[in-house]
Amino acid sequence: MPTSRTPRSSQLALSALDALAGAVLLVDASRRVVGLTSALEAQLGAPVREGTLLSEVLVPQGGVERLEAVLTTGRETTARLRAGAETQAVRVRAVALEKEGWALTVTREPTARSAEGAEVFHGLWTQDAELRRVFRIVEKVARAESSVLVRGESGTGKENIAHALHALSVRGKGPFRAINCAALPPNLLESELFGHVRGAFTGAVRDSPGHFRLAHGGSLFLDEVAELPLDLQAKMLRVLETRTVIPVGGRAPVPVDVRIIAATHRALRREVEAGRFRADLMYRLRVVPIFLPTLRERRGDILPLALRFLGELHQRGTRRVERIAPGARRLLEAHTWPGNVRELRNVMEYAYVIGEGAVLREVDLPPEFSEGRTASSPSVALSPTAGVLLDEQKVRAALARAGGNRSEAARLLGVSRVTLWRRLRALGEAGH
Ligand SMILES: Nc1ncnc2c1ncn2[C@@H]1O[C@H](COP(=O)(O)OP(=O)(O)OP(=O)(O)O)[C@@H](O)[C@H]1O
Repeated sequence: MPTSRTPRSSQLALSALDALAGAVLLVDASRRVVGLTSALEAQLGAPVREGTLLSEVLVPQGGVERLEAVLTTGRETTARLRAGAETQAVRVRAVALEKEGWALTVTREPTARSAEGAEVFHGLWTQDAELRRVFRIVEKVARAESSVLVRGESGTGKENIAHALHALSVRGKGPFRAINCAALPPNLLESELFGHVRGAFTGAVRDSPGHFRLAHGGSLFLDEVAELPLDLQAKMLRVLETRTVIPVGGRAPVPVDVRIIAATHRALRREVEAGRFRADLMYRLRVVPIFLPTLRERRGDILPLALRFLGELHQRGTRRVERIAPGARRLLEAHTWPGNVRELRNVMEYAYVIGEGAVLREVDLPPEFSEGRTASSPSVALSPTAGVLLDEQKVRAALARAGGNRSEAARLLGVSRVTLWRRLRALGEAGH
């Protein structure tokens, strides 16, 4: 814990420990913290004051009473590391120091990682360094009350991240509500968000609390927040500023204590420039922006994720796929994955059902993989214009194959109905 009072030699010793051993905690003979490396501070997400009792930071398996055994035996033990309101599973080992006190090395419990360099974080699997960096940011930000805006394409795991932000926060035991701002017409959206009083409109036969009040004491996830109409943006801003909601048809403001987590696939700044989104609301929502990488930006995840999904399918079905043929692998790796991980899971389900035997072959993949249009050449795959054209072709092909049924077309494309609706709207064909 390098502070202005820490002598220079101790600061140097701590940074050496940081470089050599990572997360280390130093305690004196009275079992009080005298220092910690910045790696441990990062893991905790907050500084620990000098003089804090070791028992307030670390609880070994078997309870605080076992602390002495940890210090005296020097054996590696599993323990819970206290990080704010959260605790983390860790392995800890103590080394007695020559003059007095101990140095404790703290490593995360390996069960959280499924393979070397891979990690499962609140349902999201990855071995990509960038996405794992995002997970660490999420852990830190969750503990603060800051407003978070998650930006990522459809199917990149925005909702999982919102859940993680809630679960890891002090509000974790409170309610989590999610609402998709793109899925409802404006008048319905307003009453879904803010509630309504009986008689506010035809059909309002009783009072309804709305998502804000239902999320009281917890978090509210506003998915596709860029689609919020301008008049609702003004109302939303008022709610965030006054921390009260006025239900549709009501007069009295009702106090609400809710943390907002917003998400969008759009660049909100560009929406502001185009006059479609209020700058003041953007600043309110976007205190901490979090960017989720697309699946095509982390191609190393494609095949391991595909195998994981095949494993899950095997749990439910009878076919056991042991490997993916080289041709199919190449196609999967070259695909642009506009629907990201959701699309990959759907493609695997398709191939699992269509094919037979232990090998997943090229011909088992959905038709768009054999149509030669799905960017088998990476240069085409990575061109944004090509991506847009491809989307339109794919949307039309999927709709045709689904006989015009949008739910089925969305399933074939591996995107949510809302995403398909958005694409159709961009093509001027969303209907009403
Ligand atoms: N890295 C990942 N590992 C495992 N599953 C994933 C991963 N990323 C996404 N998923 C799964 O893909 C599906 C889509 O994720 P999610 O709904 O969070 O995406 P989204 O970004 O909110 O998309 P949309 O905006 O279309 O709703 C979920 O079932 C999620 O669990």
